[in-house]
Amino acid sequence: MNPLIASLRGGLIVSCQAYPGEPLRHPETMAQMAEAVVAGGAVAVRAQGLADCALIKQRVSVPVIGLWKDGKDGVFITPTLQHAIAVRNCGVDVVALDGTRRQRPDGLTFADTVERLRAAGPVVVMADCGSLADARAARDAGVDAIGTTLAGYSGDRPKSDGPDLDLLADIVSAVPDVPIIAEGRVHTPEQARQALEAGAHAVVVGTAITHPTTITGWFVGRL
Ligand SMILES: CC(=O)N[C@H](C=O)[C@@H](O)[C@H](O)[C@H](O)COP(=O)(O)O
Repeated sequence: MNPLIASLRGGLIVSCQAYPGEPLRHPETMAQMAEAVVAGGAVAVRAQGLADCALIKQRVSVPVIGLWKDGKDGVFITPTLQHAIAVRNCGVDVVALDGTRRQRPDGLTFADTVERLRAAGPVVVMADCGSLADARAARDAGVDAIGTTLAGYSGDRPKSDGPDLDLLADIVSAVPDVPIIAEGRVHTPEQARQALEAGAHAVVVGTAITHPTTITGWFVGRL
């Protein structure tokens, strides 16, 4: 196992992202958010966009998992080889990219993307998957970690209210040689613990910690 990925075992990774048009969408704001979650015990930070990745990397001592979202339909998380190289060049520790088997905008397969990314220089790769078949293909492509990030978003799985723990358990048993990171709709500490108990190597939480607009809506919706 890659040593940096190994160091995240049993820990909480916090995703610090604000979406286009939102008030918090500013690299300085996300850097402050990242510092705040590290103070709370996050073992790594997941960040979106080249400016956010570069600034957060300067401001926190824990590993940074970087990605670049481009578009909102189909393959949009670090969708092409060029996006992946740009994220890597920000100096992040891990490059996260769409790890589904869907058609990519640059026409490369996921395996070709990983191979060419590695040919461009040393890199630790996290594949954001949406199904067991994605995870198997990502393992075959030689990734360092697999996330359940796209479960419920890529069309292969229903969008569960909480994390897709069934998919997580299936991937953990079918792909035992790659660390599996639980990500997506982990909204409570109990769910994070359940994900680790289901065999996740680490857990990513985004919205429930760093997206106050959504969290506020949860409260307002219950009044
Ligand atoms: C599907 C997609 O675009 N996921 C993105 C991936 O980086 C982020 O929008 C999520 O916030 C992240 O995966 C963490 O998940 P949650 O916010 O549910 O804890």
